[in-house]
Amino acid sequence: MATTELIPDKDALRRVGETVRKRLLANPGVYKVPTDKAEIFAVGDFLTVSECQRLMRMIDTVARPSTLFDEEYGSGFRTSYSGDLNVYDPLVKAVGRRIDDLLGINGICGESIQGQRYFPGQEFKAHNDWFYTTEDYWKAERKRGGQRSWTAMAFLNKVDKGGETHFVEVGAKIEPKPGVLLIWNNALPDGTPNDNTLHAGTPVIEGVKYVLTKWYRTRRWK
Ligand SMILES: O=C(O)CCC(=O)C(=O)O
Ligand SMILES: [Fe+2]
Repeated sequence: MATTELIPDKDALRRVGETVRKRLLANPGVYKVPTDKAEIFAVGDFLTVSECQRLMRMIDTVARPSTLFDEEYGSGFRTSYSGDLNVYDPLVKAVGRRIDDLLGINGICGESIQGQRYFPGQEFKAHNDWFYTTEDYWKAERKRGGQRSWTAMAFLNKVDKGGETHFVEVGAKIEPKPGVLLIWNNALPDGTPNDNTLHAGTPVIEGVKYVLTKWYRTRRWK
């Protein structure tokens, strides 16, 4: 059997990888992190300061301990608080559409935008956003959109100390800056999930950190 058939959603990951890569590279407002290990991009001022402030207040109202609320797989290493933002809120809708449009991905593949807040000492230990298809949870995820393709994550505020997003294999540490959107391909160009996308939200040392994340699936989510 060809390897292609052993990696779920491989062809779809390859296709969406290519579409999004082309679109981002053609956009002069998009910066590419210089590494061959993973496709990581950043956009400055994706959100305005006032949008960031409104989104942070929303996160305060929905945030619950991540491990209890999310059934985070392999829990115990995500000590932040998180929650889905209200999908009917006009700002949340607009931000979601802006991300869809920047990437050129059909919005039906996007999961609900999730907000996350870290107080001092809280962190999200190194993990991959893509699913381990040999684990039990994959049976459900396969049916509700399949493998995760791209991740878009926005920083909403400046953190006094700590709280960087650390791509541990790439060796890139990105410091939170309000309104900056990070985007990365969870797969390699050939559609294989990329081990080098391993990343952590490092512990906040001083201050509070707010981010929002939108994960995309290869197929319609849910
Ligand atoms: O907070 C961070 O810097 C990382 C968040 C993250 O990895 C995620 O939301 O998937
Ligand atoms: Fe992540």
